[in-house]
Amino acid sequence: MTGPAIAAHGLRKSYGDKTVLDGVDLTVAEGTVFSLLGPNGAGKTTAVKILSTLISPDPASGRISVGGHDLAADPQAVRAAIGVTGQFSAVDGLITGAENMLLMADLHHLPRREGRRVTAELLERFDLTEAAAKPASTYSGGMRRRLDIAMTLVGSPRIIFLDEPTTGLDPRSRHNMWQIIRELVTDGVTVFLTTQYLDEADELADRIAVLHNGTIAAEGTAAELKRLVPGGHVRLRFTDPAAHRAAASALREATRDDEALTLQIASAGSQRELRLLLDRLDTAGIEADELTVHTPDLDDVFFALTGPTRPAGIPDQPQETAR
Ligand SMILES: Nc1ncnc2c1ncn2[C@@H]1O[C@H](COP(=O)(O)OP(=O)(O)OP(=O)(O)O)[C@@H](O)[C@H]1O
Repeated sequence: MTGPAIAAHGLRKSYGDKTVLDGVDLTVAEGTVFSLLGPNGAGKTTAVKILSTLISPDPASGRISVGGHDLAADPQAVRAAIGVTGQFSAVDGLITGAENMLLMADLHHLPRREGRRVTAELLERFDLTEAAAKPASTYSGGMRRRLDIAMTLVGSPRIIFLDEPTTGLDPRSRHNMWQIIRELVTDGVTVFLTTQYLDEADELADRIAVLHNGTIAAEGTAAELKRLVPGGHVRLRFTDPAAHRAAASALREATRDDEALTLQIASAGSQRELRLLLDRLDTAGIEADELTVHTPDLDDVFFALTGPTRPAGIPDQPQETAR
């Protein structure tokens, strides 16, 4: 395949008069993790369903290609190149994990012996060998998700759509899933990941697109997105209003909040900057009750971009007020 694994231009989808996707452009390079990030109801699942041929985009959409195949002209070829797991899980709870896998092997027309080999290998890889003979309904949430991904891999897809793969999982299972996703990418698979979790996108994604109001509000690497919001700051909190007032006059550049009795000073949080700040407070004979250092993270980006009062373009207000 030459070109990107996924390229969508002007993706549109409406239900009645509700516009869910309003001209979304997506480009995902082969062998990378692309994360579509958005709050509940933003349209992430809708995008996955369109790109995986489960539903049709609106006719006004531009060209969409997945795995080098035109989605409209050759949906069969797209289906052969992809795997989808997520909210619409393919796991059948009434049969065992191994039976679910063998069913998948049959669907992919693998010869019996090959099907059994691939099944055993994948069950082993996803730490499901012990549970293989038990009905899938007895599996924990994490085991079920692992089985779901293992089933998807039976067909050796080059592109995998993971729709909120860790929603509802406990922290250990989430980290297991992250490890599985990293291994997939090491094997050259392209992963299209939707998530509501900023740390997940930060941890895994090569590129992140933030979906908001039907369009991509921002796209880039985690580092690029973090640069969109104002830098970090140090926050000083006081319990004594007089100390707060004195500190405010000693630190004239600080933004003060007289109700919360806090001062906020722009700072990258380096040791040198902190020492200078503490020296200035010492010289003025002021002691803060609490000092916290805040560096921008994806949360800040997310809230700044998807907050109700976002101005057009890149937000220019401090992240605290953007929430
Ligand atoms: N078949 C449908 N008919 C009408 N509205 C729909 C349909 N499918 C989705 N929607 C609406 O489209 C919007 C986007 O839904 P979608 O499931 O894509 O969001 P999401 O970002 O995946 O959110 P979540 O994290 O809650 O799954 C929602 O407001 C949803 O109610």
